[in-house]
Amino acid sequence: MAEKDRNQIPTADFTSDEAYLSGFANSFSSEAIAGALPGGQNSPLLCPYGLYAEQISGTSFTSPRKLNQRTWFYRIKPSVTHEPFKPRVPADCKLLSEFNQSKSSATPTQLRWKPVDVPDSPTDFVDGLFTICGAGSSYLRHGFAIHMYAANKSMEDCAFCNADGDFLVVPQKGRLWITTECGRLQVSPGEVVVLPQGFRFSVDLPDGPSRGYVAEIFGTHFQLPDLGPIGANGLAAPRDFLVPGAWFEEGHCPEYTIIQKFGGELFTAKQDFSPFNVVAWHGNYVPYKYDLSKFCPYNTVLFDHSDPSINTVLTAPTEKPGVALLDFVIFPPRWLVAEHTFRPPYYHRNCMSEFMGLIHGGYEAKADGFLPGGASLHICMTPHGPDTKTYEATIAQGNEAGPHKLTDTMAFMFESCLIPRVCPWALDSPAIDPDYYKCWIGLKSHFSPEGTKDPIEARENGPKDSR
Ligand SMILES: O=C(O)Cc1cc(O)ccc1O
Ligand SMILES: [Fe+2]
Repeated sequence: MAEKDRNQIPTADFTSDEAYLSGFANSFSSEAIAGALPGGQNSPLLCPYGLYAEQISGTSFTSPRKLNQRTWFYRIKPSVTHEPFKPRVPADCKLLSEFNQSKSSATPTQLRWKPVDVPDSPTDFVDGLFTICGAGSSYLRHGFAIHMYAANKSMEDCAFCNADGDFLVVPQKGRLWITTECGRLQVSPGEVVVLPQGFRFSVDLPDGPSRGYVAEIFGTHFQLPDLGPIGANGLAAPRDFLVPGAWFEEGHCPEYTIIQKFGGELFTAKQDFSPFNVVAWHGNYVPYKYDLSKFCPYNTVLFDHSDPSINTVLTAPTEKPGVALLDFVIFPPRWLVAEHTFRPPYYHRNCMSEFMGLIHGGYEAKADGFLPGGASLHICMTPHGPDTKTYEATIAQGNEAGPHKLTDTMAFMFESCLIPRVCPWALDSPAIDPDYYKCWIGLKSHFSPEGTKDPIEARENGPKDSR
């Protein structure tokens, strides 16, 4: 096809719904121009329409077939066509991918942050990212980082490429319109998006001020959790995961910049064309989004409080069965029906570490102080649970609480078997809540060994001091 004709191929308008393919870990294929995918082989001597073939590998070539992830792109120019990478040192870089003693600290204290302000100065998604905590190392291909972002403008003539790991982005405020090499995704708060290691992407912010959370995992990828006795259906259904259909742009962009994150540091390389020049692709290594309202929650229907793992959306495994490098768990709207049960989360200490965020509404364990856009960190074996107000209100309601629907809520947790270290700017942040511990200080003793065994009577007649 002549160059002139190719330029006339209509491209999708970002303001209309993008075309998606549906499924999780499928072998997908997509063509923006019919016939652009070579038939019968990946790497023909000459590709249709004069395209270049290029593979992106998300697992080692020799990974077992059930884990192997790769995609073939058929693109106008190959990714390699760029000038050398140069270090990009922004004035105040707050990104980490190595969590050792030099730049992060250990603390067992319960931590909570108020929502951060979106900056006034022009800040795009990349410049708006800052690491909160993490463990391990991107170089050693084992670990994770938790970042947050606060930004107000679209990325212009630049694309980000994360060589360190996969991003799971949880927008809390403002939509993200994301162009990737596979096509375009429109992601709203209430949806999440996975941008796998190595994919180039660019983020537009159609709503301006935007904020959210990012979990980054090193050395593995997200999968759907096994369902065990739940059976063949439930939780996140594979067909609700949406992958972008092929979309490309063509033309001369004299000053296009690729920003590469590598070992937590940023590098830039110039090229004279958009990296979103993939006319067709096929494979199983892809970006995807998921609408959390599609999640089908399971829970107790008679008594006691289920462990939060019951609401796992995605899990990034370690080699130990059942031990996650990072679980993404949600606390969606749902019915509470348990009888003679303390319904909010139990008091607990966990060998895993728990980072939580709130997308909208309130969270059942915290009457005050945990706000949409805020965050908390309860690290390995640090005690936590409902605040005093939540405890007292639950007990005051007594045994007779009938079925009750939790509405206007969407909290989530990133839970890891690794113990995160916390970044200095997160500990020194004006958003940190220095009084967080006080939310539990008011919990009183109601213990009276001489009194009655009946729990309700004991509470009513026992001591009400703060022993
Ligand atoms: O700590 C938290 O709020 C998260 C959590 C919720 C729950 O319902 C049970 C255990 C748990 O860690
Ligand atoms: Fe917890």
